[in-house]
Amino acid sequence: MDELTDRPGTDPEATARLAALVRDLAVVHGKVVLSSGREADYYVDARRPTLHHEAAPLIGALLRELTADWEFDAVGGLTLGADPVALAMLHAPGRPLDAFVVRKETKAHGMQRRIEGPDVAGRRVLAVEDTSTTGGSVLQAVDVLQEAGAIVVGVATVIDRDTGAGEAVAARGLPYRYLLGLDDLGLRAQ
Ligand SMILES: O=P(O)(O)OC[C@H]1O[C@H](OP(=O)(O)OP(=O)(O)O)[C@H](O)[C@@H]1O
Ligand SMILES: O=C(O)c1cc(=O)[nH]c(=O)[nH]1
Repeated sequence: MDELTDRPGTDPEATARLAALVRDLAVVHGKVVLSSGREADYYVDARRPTLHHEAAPLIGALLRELTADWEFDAVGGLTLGADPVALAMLHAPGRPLDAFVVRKETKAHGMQRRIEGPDVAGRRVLAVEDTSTTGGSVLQAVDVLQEAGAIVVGVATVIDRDTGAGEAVAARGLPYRYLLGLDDLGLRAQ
């Protein structure tokens, strides 16, 4: 993604601090089954940093920087991983941003919504994720958002495992950016 000339820079010190926190808090070595059913030799327990008192504000501020040239006024993704990421962006300093939650299934009672929060129809929105492996989860959110009439301007994820998510998002015609990759986390070639 660094080859993209229109990608705004993120603060290097804040990025390095976030990478250190993610390495300490979230990287677990050992055989694990992932959301997609794939097996892997490590897991990034992304909810640890996205719900952490120091890491979460860094994530919010850095994702705002990373997407500063994209025009949107609401942010969210597929629950549960995307939720604290969207809220971190909402609470970070800067222009007003709403957040929304895409449910995995439509709620059966009450307002019977699939997307919770402010209406997204006709709005430009950013789809976010905590960790992307195949990109399947965030693309599920993109499908739901587009069906609801939202204009998805791009996908941003905190941690990219370099296992196809960027390609899958690009195949849907959307730009994809991430804050931390395998090199940042010392996970390359594992
Ligand atoms: O790119 P993908 O292959 O879709 O994998 C990444 C997804 O997997 C994890 O969620 P999980 O499915 O474990 O559910 P949760 O958010 O409800 O914990 C993670 O939070 C991402 O949403
Ligand atoms: O693919 C996944 O399910 C996944 C991988 C990972 O490293 N972290 C995570 O939260 N989910």
